[in-house]
Amino acid sequence: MDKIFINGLTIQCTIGFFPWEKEIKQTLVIDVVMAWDTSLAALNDELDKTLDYAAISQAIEVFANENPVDLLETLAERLAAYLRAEFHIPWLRLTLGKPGAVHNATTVGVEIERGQLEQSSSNKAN
Ligand SMILES: Nc1nc2c(c(=O)[nH]1)N=C([C@H](O)[C@@H](O)CO)CN2
Repeated sequence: MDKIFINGLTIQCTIGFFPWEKEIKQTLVIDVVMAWDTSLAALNDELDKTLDYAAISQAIEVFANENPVDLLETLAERLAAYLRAEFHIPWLRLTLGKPGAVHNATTVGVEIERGQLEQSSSNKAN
């Protein structure tokens, strides 16, 4: 299956377990890989036949700001479910990095995969 991706989407939002974290915004760096048949859009050069990475980037930032939670795990799970439902994404891999969380680590975070990856047509049984 083809993939559409967003790498290094950097947003500010309220996230964290500790009380002081609920009073501030922190940086999250988000990567998303989404399964999609890109040939549908390529056939007639049509944006509305593909996943619009600009629209999805904006949707991620809005969702994260409207849904403050304690854990990266919770945001990842809810964001994955929202993106899959809203944009009809069959499978995605979502990585949330919180670079400010551990002072002597470059970044920390979670990565999840949700949905089913279809076999490519060349691998499908006839
Ligand atoms: N696996 C996780 N560990 C921790 C998280 C988290 O979301 N997932 N969060 C925190 C704190 O909010 C931290 O980011 C601030 O020091 C700690 N561990």
